[in-house]
Amino acid sequence: MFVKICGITSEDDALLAVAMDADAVGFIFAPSTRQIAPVVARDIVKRLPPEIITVGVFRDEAPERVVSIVNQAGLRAAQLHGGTPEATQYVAARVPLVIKAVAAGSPEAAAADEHGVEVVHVDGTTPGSGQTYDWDLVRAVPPGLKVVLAGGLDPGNVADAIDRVRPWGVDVASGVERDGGTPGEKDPRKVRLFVANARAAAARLPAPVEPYDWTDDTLS
Ligand SMILES: O=C(O)c1ccccc1NCC(=O)[C@H](O)[C@H](O)COP(=O)(O)O
Repeated sequence: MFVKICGITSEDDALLAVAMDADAVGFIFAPSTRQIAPVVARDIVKRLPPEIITVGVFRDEAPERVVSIVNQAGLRAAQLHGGTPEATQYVAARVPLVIKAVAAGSPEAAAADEHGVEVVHVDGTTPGSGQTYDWDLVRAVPPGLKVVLAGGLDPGNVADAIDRVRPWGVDVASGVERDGGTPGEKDPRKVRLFVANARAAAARLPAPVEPYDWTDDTLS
């Protein structure tokens, strides 16, 4: 289970996410209360272990600028909200990992495979708002794509979400923030519980059924 803690605004919060066993951290370059400057993200990224997947989050951004910021900040991945399939492919040819973000239930979600990338982030209509939605809408994403479920997840509902949707990964911003904190500031207890609950739920899922190998039939 891929677990991403998004909207990182400080080195302390990035190191907290790493210490709590997250796989990825997200830096928001799109307009947001959690927006971070590329130079600040770069200084944080330098202090993270190389195995952590550092993701830049963009919305309707020119693909050339996405690539430039990813390189400037030393990131490993770009999460693209908005943009055409051609823009996604431009970035995918230049950045190691591209995550295409779509709104659950939208025409874009149903056509997510047109972007030619493997990983699709399925969010609510207002990313970063902490609002959940009908998880059944995720079924409209074309089969074969790795779904990262996002939008209104928190330590209390992430296990249920994983049981019901069986995503490849989960993503959270608002649900692990400190009540009354500065924008984006994470709550260590919420981050710990979110990651632990996600990992425990994933471990409870039944293993996928292996197709029967008819070429190795010892009964014949
Ligand atoms: O978080 C934002 O402010 C944001 C703004 C613009 C584009 C994307 C944004 N966030 C992207 C994320 O990956 C969030 O983690 C995701 O939307 C879930 O957010 P939340 O519902 O707050 O957990």
